[in-house]
Amino acid sequence: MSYGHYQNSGYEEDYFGQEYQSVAYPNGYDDPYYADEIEPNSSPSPPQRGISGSMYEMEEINEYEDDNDNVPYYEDDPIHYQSTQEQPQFTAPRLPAPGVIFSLPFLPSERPHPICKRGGSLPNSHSSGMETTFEPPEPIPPLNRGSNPRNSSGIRLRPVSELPDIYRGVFKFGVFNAVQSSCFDTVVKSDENMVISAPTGSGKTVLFELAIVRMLRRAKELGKSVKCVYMAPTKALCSERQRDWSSKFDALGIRCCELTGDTVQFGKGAWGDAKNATIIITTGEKWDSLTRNWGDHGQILSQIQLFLVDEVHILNETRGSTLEVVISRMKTRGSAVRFVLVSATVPNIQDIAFWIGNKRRDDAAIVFEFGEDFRPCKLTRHVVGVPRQRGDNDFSFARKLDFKVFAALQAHSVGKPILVFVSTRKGVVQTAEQLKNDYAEAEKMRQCLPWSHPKRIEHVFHEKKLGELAPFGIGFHHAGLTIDDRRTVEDLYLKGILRVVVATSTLAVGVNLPAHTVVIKGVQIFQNNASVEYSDLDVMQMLGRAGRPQFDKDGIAIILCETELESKYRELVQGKTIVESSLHINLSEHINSEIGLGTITNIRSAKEWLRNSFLFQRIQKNPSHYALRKGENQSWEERVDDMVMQSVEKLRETKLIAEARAGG
Ligand SMILES: Nc1ncnc2c1ncn2[C@@H]1O[C@H](COP(=O)(O)OP(=O)(O)OP(=O)(O)O)[C@@H](O)[C@H]1O
Repeated sequence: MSYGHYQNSGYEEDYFGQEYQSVAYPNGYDDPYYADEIEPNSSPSPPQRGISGSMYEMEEINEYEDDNDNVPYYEDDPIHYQSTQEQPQFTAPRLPAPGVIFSLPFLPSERPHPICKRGGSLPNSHSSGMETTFEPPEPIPPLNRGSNPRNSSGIRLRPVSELPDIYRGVFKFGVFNAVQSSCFDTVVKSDENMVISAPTGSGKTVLFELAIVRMLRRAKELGKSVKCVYMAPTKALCSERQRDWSSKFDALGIRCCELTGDTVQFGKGAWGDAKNATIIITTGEKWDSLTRNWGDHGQILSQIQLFLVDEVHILNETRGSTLEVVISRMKTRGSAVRFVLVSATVPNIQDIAFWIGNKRRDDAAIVFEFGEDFRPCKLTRHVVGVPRQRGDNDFSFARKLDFKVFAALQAHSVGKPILVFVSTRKGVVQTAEQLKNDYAEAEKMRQCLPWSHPKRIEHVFHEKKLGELAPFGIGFHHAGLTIDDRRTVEDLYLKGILRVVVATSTLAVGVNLPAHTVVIKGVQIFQNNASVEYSDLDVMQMLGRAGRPQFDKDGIAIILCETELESKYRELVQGKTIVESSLHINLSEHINSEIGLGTITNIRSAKEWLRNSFLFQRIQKNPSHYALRKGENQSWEERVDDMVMQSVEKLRETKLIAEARAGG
């Protein structure tokens, strides 16, 4: 969940260095950030998209690969198509034979709204008309009679002692916070599907832990063997969860296993580990590849009772389609799986709830939305638009932005630790040097300075430029520096000697350096030989470094970008970016893969599969986003049926599938 919050165990006292202990690396290795850099991803295949004669398996992004080299990997996975006479049926010889034809009940197009609890505090102003409420399920005792404490919004805070003794050790505090207390009864006392959106740092991981506690209790009562899957978008988050939950749940005899591209070689050992574990920690891409052989692992998969999805808002991104199909697969093929999904603040969390649904009630999942008031560290956000002229290429525009950083810090920063994110190593050094020049100039002109000179710095750097910048309180950090230099920069920053570190975005996930002010200098990165924008997740990860709950009540986030992108980033930082589906981008490939898996066995089940997708939820609300039109008398169901037929036709034409007659 968190992007590697600073580990309390390794860090004591004030940021500016009364007492200081060494950096605890979030991945649990001695120094994974660097280890990952030198270990190339084993997959030799280049990324490929579109239908080109084979089906590809997308590998999860390795966020520790060198700067901007986050390339998804694919693996050949040919697939065929056969069918029956009455009802053409799809089969896939290379993948597990379908065996069972699944037929989901048709979902009515009009379903009731998800249930929202009513409650004390601030529903988001943009919450699309739905009131977010946190209704305490039990009568509230008066405040001053020794009852549970309440927070300032009047939410009754639930003590950990409400849980059975054996589970209390999982929680290292005495009282659940407002977010957790609001969800407490639903998560611990029911098996409802839940979708929760709350700001960064509001304690969402604990909700997953409470859901696990619920599952363990029920399993104990029923004497059943159960499993839970936790899914996060990055390997770093998985490693962090593995480390944290292993230490918390080991005492209960509950084993965790981490299944990601870092821990599993395809086809080797993954299921052996999963068999012996109760909590499986994985990424969407890895779970997608592992569950394509569903039939071979049916026994283990049937034990999954709980499916936890972190950062579900990444549905928005290109790789979100994998997340979408994996969740749909678990809904369709899993038996009685409970879903608990958490998200950053997004305006249309209800659409996700409709999609997840609640089989028990044929209804939507329960929604909890928590607004900015629930953010432990208030965040002031600034988006600064800079005009990009026609003649500006990426390089010249990046230089243009360099000249704006110091002024932005003069205007907004408050003398507390600053991180500046830049997309390339070269850019990192240039920005740092420009900051030094601007600082020196401002000093000469007796202007206000956003930070003061550090005291003497006695460290010697391998990289000469670091030595030149350090007296100005400026450092930089990227994968091209020696390990010694990187460690020194981290140490000096944590001690408050370096006031500003300019770094590549890998620092946002790799090494846990908290800041008060975070600047994202430019939103374009170079990836797969093209200039693209950071993913929303990348931006949120970088901004997630702003505000240090241990030391501060607030933080500052500044994004410098092209003027025409200003409103987009304003919406993003305010949690107003609507989550759309990305399934349409590679719909045919996903249909192909579900045919191989046996989830889709004929045209009818293909149509049902798509009508049960998040894409179907969004197409109806925002057809222009998907460049879709429908006929006046056509229903949306009929329109998406057309999409299915087009995809199937495409697969047929490219001979990726073939029709088979019954028994053939
Ligand atoms: N009830 C609580 N009392 C005290 N500390 C808590 C409580 N709940 C969570 N925390 C601490 O707050 C910090 C943030 O929690 P957590 O990482 O779960 O937040 P989050 O909402 O997942 O953040 P992110 O959006 O960054 O993933 C952690 O250090 C966690 O240990």
